[in-house]
Amino acid sequence: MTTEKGSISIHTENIFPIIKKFLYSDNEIFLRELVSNAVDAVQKIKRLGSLGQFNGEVGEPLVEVSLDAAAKTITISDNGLGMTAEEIKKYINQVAFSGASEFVEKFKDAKDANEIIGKFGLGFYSAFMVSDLVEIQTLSYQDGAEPAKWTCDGSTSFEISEGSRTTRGTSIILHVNAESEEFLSEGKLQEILDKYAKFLPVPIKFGTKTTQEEDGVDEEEKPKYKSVEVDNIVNTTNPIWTKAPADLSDADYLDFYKQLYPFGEDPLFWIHLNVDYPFNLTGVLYFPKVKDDFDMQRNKIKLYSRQVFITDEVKDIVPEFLMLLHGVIDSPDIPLNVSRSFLQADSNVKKINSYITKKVADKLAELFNKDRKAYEEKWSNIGLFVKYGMISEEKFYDKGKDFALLTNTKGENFTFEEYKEKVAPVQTDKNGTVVYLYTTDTEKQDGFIQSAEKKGYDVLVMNTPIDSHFVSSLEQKLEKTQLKRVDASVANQLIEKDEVLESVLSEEQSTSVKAIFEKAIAKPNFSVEVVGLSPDDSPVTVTMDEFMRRMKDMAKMGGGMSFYGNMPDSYKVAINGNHKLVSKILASADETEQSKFAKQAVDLALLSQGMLTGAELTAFVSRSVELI
Ligand SMILES: Nc1ncnc2c1ncn2[C@@H]1O[C@H](COP(=O)(O)OP(=O)(O)OP(=O)(O)O)[C@@H](O)[C@H]1O
Repeated sequence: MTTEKGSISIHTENIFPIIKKFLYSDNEIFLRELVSNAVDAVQKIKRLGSLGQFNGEVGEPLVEVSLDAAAKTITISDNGLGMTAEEIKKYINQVAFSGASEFVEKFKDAKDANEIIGKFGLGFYSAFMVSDLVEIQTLSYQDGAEPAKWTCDGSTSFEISEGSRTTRGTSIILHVNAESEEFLSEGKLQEILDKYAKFLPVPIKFGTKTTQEEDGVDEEEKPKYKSVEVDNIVNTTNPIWTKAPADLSDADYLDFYKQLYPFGEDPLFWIHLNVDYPFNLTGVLYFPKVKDDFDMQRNKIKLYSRQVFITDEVKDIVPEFLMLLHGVIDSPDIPLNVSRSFLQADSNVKKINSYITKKVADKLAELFNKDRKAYEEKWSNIGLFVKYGMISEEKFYDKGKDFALLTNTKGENFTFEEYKEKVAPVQTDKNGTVVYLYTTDTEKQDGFIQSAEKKGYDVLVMNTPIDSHFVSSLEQKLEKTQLKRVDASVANQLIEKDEVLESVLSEEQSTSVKAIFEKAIAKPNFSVEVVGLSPDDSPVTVTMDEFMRRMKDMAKMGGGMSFYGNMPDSYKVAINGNHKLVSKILASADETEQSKFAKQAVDLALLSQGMLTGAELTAFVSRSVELI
């Protein structure tokens, strides 16, 4: 074979500077690209063998990555189908795109190497991100093929000559450039292989490792061990998502979870995904124990394409609320290498999205129907996630309404339907609206909860970070239902009934009581009202309007309600006209005493709700001492 020199056919000066310079940030993917090419080559020879188009020995498939730090080379070798010199010219030299100048223009600002590499079939060329010189040594499986060698220094010129390979397959030898010497480290390469190659379908060898092997028995008949040097195979070639669920046990799923997240707590349950029409997708999604801090738990799903790790940013492929799940999705049909906006518009991605949503909902429904008790035990961990899903995805709400649970202060769980049935008889107001009461803090709102329960009302616990949104969405979805925080008004007024307890005070008396309290409180954001409650209810109750408070809570969560977030807090002060303290205040002739008692009663109400602090608390304490 004669040495041939030529020019790589792209019609612009040089694309390599672009690949090198603009894509520097994730240049570690060169290894992913070259190892996947090697895996492809091995799989192709196997296929040719099984199709009878290759009659030689296929042998044990193997891809080997090796490092020669002294020579500053990294070599990726395979025993795949190899290439003839002609094939090198065809597959390597003719870079697979036509409009090179358009390419340069378009991608000079590219930030994502994936984008550029996938789109133009440039996988092999990613080698130049880290190399001064790239060498191919290859021998094709074809009868009479001669070994070929190709070298290129990153300019557009290459050289093909006779190669030195004596066995079938290909070696790619990278002469690592000065800026990329970080890759000349065993630790670094192992790390990259762990990230991208962990589940590739062909064994990937990277050096050797020492393990212990049984070596007969000692005098006491105990097994003896010796150290042996074995191949360091970095991957598991058939991870569980490639197997049939019927062939897997719970232990297999849990083991795999540990492999993915060595420090994670065991997941609650999982779903095995397996579709082949209208798109191809396999995977296993795990439900973790969701902690309140859910930002920490996002981006845990790993996306693969034919077992090659692509990314753990699955934002557009997995519905937003499912970002809390963990696990693996593998799909050759997801366009991995294109831009975000394209991904969002892609119809396969949309279908994948709704498929996953449906699968997750079905799994939850199944768990709920199969073993309600076990499901309820898991509720504290999955509730947050189910609520999040119901708020953000209409379709998920429709399914979720049958298995979402409402939990009351006694720790009892109800489905939406069960709950309505439970409370409707007692908690329907005079307009026929069922009022659900809830607390966001059983400690702080204890007084209100007790008063409500005394009236025979039930109180739900809504104390997770997304509950303020969940409450609003429930109110929109459930017919003729209103949700009220238990401290939104005094117990008697939480649910408006026809029968109103009248205040024993005359209108004139009410007006003067109101004036006394207004003067005593002297705050513009407290509005005073005299109401007729039972004589054993508190003399004074301070409440915050339900609507206002909820809007403020949502503003805190960042729900675009900042207008409300900036409003000053406003409170309602309900004076129980039927309480004897109120009659006592009215009866007093001394204005200072009236004001002192009124102040004291209001402060007690604030105190019971943890709202009395600072100077006001100090003033209250000295006033109390004085009164004793
Ligand atoms: N190790 C190898 N053994 C045999 N052929 C190879 C090997 N590496 C590359 N090739 C050939 O070179 C071609 C070009 O490789 P390259 O990685 O640039 O693009 P691709 O694999 O076709 O697409 P992409 O990597 O972008 O998915 C391959 O399609 C294959 O025919």
